[in-house]
Amino acid sequence: MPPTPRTAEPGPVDYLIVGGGTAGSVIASRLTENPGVTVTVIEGGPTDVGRDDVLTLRRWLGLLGGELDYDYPTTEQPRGNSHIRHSRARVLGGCSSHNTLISFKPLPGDWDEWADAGADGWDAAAMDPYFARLRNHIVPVDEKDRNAIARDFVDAAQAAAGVPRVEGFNRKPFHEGVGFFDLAYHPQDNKRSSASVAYLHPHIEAGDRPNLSIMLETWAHRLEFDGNRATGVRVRTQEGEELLLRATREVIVCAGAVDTPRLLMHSGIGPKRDLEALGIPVVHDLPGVGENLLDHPESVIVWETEGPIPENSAMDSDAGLFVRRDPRSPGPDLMFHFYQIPFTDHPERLGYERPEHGVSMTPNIPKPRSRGRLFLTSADPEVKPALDFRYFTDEDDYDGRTLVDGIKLAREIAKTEPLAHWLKREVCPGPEITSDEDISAYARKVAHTVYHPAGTCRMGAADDPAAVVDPQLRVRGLESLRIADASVFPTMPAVNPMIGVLMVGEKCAELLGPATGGDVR
Ligand SMILES: Cc1cc2nc3c(=O)[nH]c(=O)nc-3n(C[C@H](O)[C@H](O)[C@H](O)COP(=O)(O)OP(=O)(O)OC[C@H]3O[C@@H](n4cnc5c(N)ncnc54)[C@H](O)[C@@H]3O)c2cc1C
Repeated sequence: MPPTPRTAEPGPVDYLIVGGGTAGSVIASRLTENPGVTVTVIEGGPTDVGRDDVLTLRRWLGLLGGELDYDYPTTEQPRGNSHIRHSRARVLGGCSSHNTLISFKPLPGDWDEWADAGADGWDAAAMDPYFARLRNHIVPVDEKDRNAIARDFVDAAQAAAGVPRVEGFNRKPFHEGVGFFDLAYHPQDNKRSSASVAYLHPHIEAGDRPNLSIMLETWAHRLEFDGNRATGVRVRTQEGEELLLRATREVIVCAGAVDTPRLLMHSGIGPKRDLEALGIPVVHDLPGVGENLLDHPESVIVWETEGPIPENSAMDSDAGLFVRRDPRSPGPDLMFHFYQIPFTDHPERLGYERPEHGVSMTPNIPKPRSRGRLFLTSADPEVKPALDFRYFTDEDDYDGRTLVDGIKLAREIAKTEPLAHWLKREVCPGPEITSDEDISAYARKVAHTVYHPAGTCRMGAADDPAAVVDPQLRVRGLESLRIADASVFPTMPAVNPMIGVLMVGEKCAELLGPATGGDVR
């Protein structure tokens, strides 16, 4: 259907925010604390207000692959699993509206690594205060949600891995430990404390932000420039209307690690040669756009349990383990989630069966060394970009070896009481897979993602030609255009990244000017 032309475009606002997701919700909320500042959020998905399927944390798995998921495939992964689908939420709150809300303040070494990569002002000491500002309700998994088998996993892992038990992972930095996670949720009704719930709902409900408008089901497909200056965003509404929205101050792109570089490239910002090859007019040659694609890859080991396990849980993966194999590492170098469900989606393709009752451990690589690349295959903005993570391609096979170590340690934990008596048999990879070579082949074939893509518009020093944004989050070589989301991560934090993204949002709002009162620059 051809788009319906509009006679009157909406008037300009101070700030346009593309993406009402994890970082976008924070920035929209903070900027509009100043009643003199006008903001429009352009969000591709619908609202999460009143949607129990979204707001109930434990229903997260049911959202993946459905109508609220952009669902990105990967390219062929010769050393990994080519069947991974990358879920990215299409709903207000972004991925914080369908994720598991495990909440880790990035470790000091994670931030310091960013500063070393040229992100001046993003070291641990400078970043720490932003954690205290977060509005999300972050609490340890509630006692009533602590499943008996997860408690026994914690005890067994403590004994088998020789690591301390941690109660409150955010209380102080750690190198290793096992325990129940901190989650951004409300235990009394299992309701999410996502970015939208914490930062936008109070104002949507109170109607106290006339200066904030949120356009839902509206897709930004091109940034508009006047010379080098970003002046607006071309969008398509749910009704198929094509609109040009204008910003008098800045455009802030918060569309996430997949859709931010995608939007930039469709707007002519990216590697010149690639854009020209697709016939996209080049606005600004920026070779780093889409490079440095990071993720936390994981594998899985599954056991059948002696029978059904108790029902109670916050979201079926409430506890985890961090190990530091290399004492020189500034933080953990192997991590596990413990799942109270048999997680056999990928193993089933290899012929393994899903047991009726079972549990899983998913060892992952906190500091993966393989780096991938995101690129366009068409000038048509509707066509999904290609995600080539180049999983397990690092020179020394550090990533592959980490998963082998993880599977072996998982087996030791499974042999240890009080967990051992729950487990009837190892379903996959199965006891006959024992050599490092065979474990590695299995671990990589069934590899999955912890769903943490990042780094595709990485931050770096202002004079770093491979960086996309400078330490003020400004797109290099352009004016009035910033990026704030997981794409700016120069390197991957050792822990789950959502809190890091929220802190990027808080810092971006501060960079734009005093959040309350006074003039915004
Ligand atoms: C299943 C799953 C589980 C996870 N679990 C955890 C966890 O437990 N703990 C943790 O720390 N991390 C977790 N993560 C990762 C974490 O959720 C993400 O890293 C983080 O939320 C990303 O935030 P963002 O702001 O970069 O992007 P998003 O939150 O994805 O926000 C992007 C927003 O932009 C919108 N958008 C995109 N393109 C356009 C466009 N062109 N026009 C208009 N709107 C657009 C999207 O609809 C979306 O709302 C998980 C992720 C997934 C998918």
